[in-house]
This record gives sequence, C-alpha cells and structure tokens, in this order.
Amino acid sequence: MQTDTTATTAPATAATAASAQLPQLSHARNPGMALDLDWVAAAQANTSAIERRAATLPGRRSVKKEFQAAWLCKAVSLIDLTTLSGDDTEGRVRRLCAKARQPVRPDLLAALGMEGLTTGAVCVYHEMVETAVKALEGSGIPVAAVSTGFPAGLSPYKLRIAEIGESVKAGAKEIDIVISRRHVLTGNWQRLYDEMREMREAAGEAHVKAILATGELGTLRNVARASLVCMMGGADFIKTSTGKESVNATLPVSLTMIRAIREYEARTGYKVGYKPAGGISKAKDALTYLALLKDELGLPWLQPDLFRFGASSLLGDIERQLEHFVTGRYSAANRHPMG
Ligand SMILES: O=C[C@H](O)COP(=O)(O)O
Repeated sequence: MQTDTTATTAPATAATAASAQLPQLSHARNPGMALDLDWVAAAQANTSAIERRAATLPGRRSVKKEFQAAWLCKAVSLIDLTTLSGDDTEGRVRRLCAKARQPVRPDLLAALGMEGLTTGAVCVYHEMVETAVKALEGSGIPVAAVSTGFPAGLSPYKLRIAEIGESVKAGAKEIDIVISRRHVLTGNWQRLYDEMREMREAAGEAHVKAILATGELGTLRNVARASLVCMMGGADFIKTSTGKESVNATLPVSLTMIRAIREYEARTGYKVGYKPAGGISKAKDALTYLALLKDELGLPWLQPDLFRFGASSLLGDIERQLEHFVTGRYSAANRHPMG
C-alpha cells in the first residue's frame, strides 16, 4: 500500500500508530437536495481509465509491521460484521454479536495495545434485529438491518417502506435498503430519487445505506449516476452490493462510487459514507480498500461514520494476520469462526 504512513516516525505500538494517523472527525448528516437531472445526465465514467487505475491498486507497496497491524485494527473497527443466510438462527446471531464485541483474541489485543476494539456494526435480516440488539446491549455497537425486500427489492413498495419502520422499531440504528435496479436500467431517475427520499424519511434518525447492487447495473456510468441520485435523495452511505449478486464489490466500481462521493461533497459540502460489500474476505484486500479511500477521499473517511466493509468472513483473516504479527505464527482459518 503506498501511503505516507511509512514516512512518519515509527510509533511504539499499533494503537499509537492508529490513533496518531487516523483522527476522529465527525460530519453533518447529508440532508439530500432537489433532483438535479442535468448533473445526473452529465455524469461520466471513463471505464478504461478507471479499470487501468484499479488494476494498479493491489500491486502497490504494502505497509509493514506495526503500521500494517494498525491499519488492520482500523479495518476491524470499520466492519459491518454480517450474517445474511436463510439458515440464520438466534444462536448464530448471538455468537456473531459476541465476536463483534471481542473481534480479536484478548491476549492479541493486549499485545497490540488495542483493548476495547469492536467492529463497526452487526448486520442482519429484520427477524434477527431484536436478538442482535439484546446481545449488543451496553456495547455501543449499532445493529444494521437489510431492508426493502433485500436482496432483489421487488416486494410491494408499501411493504418495503413498512419494513424500514419495523426494523427501526425493533432497534436497528442503520438500515441497508436496496434500490430498484430497473429504475437505473430504464433511466427513471425521478422514481429512483423519490424512492430514496421516502426510504430516508421512513428511517427517521436511523442512517440509511443505499445498496446499488452494482453488479446488476450494466455500466460504470449507470453506477455513477445511481450514486449521485441516491445521494441527492438523502442516502447517508452508498453501498456496492447485497453480497448476493454474481459480481459484488470490485475496485473499478469502488473508484466510480468514491469519485461520485467526492464530487457530491465538492458541490454540496456534505460527506456521504461508502460501503463496499460482498466477497471481501482477505486482510490484504481490506488494506487495498483503505489505501484507495485515503488516496481518493482522505483521512476523514476512515471512520465508522463514513466507511464500512460489509463482510461475513473478512474478520477471520484479519485476526489471523494480527496473530502472526504478535506471535510470529499463523493458525488455521477454522480457529477463527464468526458465528
Ligand atoms: O453486506 C454484506 C455482504 O452480504 C457480505 O458478503 P460476504 O458474505 O461475501 O462477505
């Protein structure tokens, strides 16, 4: 990873490295704005340039040793620890919540000086929200609910809106909505905008992550346009994927969405969060995403209120890498179960 982290004086521990380089910053919530169809029509995505730039990212020089451990701890704090399976049970969700509270073995965290580290959130289906809220009581870890007919978003519109309210009532502080892909594919920006507005309103104080399902949007230009429309409609985050599409988070899609976020902030002054989700399972990939974020948006985005990984198995690999950093040994992946 090519960042300026290695150019600074080496802090003594991973904890000091993390806190010295990644300041705590907050931001005003994006209120949305009137739909600007001229801006949407003008949005471009130079696919070959984006793909060329994305291809260079994984091969870049990686941060090492305590700097790598610090960035990995930062990555843990940015994970929406997720289970979205048809066979989810209350027991599995309770185990996942215990993992969110204590994401890395206590002896490793003590050696890293990172006691108290937790994941950013736990993400579940509506039926599991109450269980997760109870299991996370007192931890400060929010529960995110996938909603609006996740993953396809094709249930009756009234029910999709009602589902948001139900999850908020059950205690979800974050709602991951799925957009209607057909509005993007048919260029019905007005309808996409209206739905986003209504979903944001239904969520009230709960923050809304708009899942674009980019693997089903056809082109990067559509991804750029849909990103803008969702931000205009008041999305707090834009998120790549449900994890159920055949193509989920990718670096070209991430570059496109991140640049839309940058443009939106430049024009409106409001920061919108970014959540790549689906298929991110290796610590190395997490570092690439963090480097991309830092390069394109800067350090303010490397906080849980502006960036999350949607991931079910990434934490296990990060824990393995941290164990290796502390002990010099790797353990088998099955020693790091999630739920
Ligand atoms: O939003 C989160 C995704 O569903 C998780 O996907 P994953 O299981 O590929 O990590």
